[in-house]
Amino acid sequence: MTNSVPAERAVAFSGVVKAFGPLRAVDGVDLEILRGETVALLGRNGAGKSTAISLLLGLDAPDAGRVELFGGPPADAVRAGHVGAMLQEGRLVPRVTVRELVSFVAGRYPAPLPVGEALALAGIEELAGRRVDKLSGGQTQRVRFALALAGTPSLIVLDEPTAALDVEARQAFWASMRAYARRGHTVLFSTHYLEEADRHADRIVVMDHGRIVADGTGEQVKRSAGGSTVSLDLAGRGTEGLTLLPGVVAVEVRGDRARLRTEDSDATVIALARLGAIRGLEVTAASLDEAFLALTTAPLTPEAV
Ligand SMILES: Nc1ncnc2c1ncn2[C@@H]1O[C@H](COP(=O)(O)OP(=O)(O)OP(=O)(O)O)[C@@H](O)[C@H]1O
Repeated sequence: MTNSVPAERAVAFSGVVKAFGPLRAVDGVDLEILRGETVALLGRNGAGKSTAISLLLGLDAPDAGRVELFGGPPADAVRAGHVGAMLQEGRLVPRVTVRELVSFVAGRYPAPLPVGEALALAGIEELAGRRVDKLSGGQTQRVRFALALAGTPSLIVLDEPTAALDVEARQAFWASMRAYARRGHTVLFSTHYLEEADRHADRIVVMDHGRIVADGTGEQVKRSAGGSTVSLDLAGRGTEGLTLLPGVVAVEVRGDRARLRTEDSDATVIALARLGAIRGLEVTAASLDEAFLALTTAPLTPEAV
């Protein structure tokens, strides 16, 4: 067995459905993640993130569609040591030390990280001699991160990795995760925190009601939610024609100032410039929070109910 992984695609979901009774927790997901990407899976409680991660790891089988890791069934990639995971639950075995546990797990992989390196990457060298059942929640979380790294996986999957961490541990965790990603490894993590997704991922995939509702960089996600606002002084001009400008989806007038909500601020500004109407021009991008809310709180359409 080798640890070489030829496929460019680390993860491929095509038409994946997983239902629990009448509820479609994952509802027709198509998703590709290339090797070396760091991707955040973002969504509210119950959006389907953990279910998608279970399918990805082969812990659960889809009712329809196909999931592949490195061009083959998830179970093959997991067995070959290409995948490391840190899931939300799972107790650590008691009565052993952190070093013993990490050594044991590393020893089961064909090409493990040296144990000292796994401990250092997870920031837990000082905990090496401690018993794993005597650790705090945040310390336990970091041990689980070391275990996920132990086999030098090409793909690491982290389900809400910072949930139990304080601010300092959270920063240390992201620094470790990025160091691992910089080695060319693929990272997929789920989170509720927009800030984390925007700061630590190359790409954000937003899930809602089991579906992917946006996929792109933080900037692209903001744009896909009806992106930015262009404000300008009307300087006595009328507002007629503003709604027809390229990209504009809504116009609001307050006193002598117009606010144009636009999906393409560049095109809107160029058109305004052609009209000579760029007094007091200001362009503001929607915050990722605003984009996220716009994408995930939209009422269900009648056919989706
Ligand atoms: N084993 C199960 N049996 C029945 N329903 C389930 C099961 N697992 C998940 N669900 C339901 O599927 C939907 C998606 O759940 P999932 O845990 O994937 O969401 P999530 O995005 O990970 O949420 P959270 O952020 O709260 O962890 C939810 O409505 C949940 O109640």
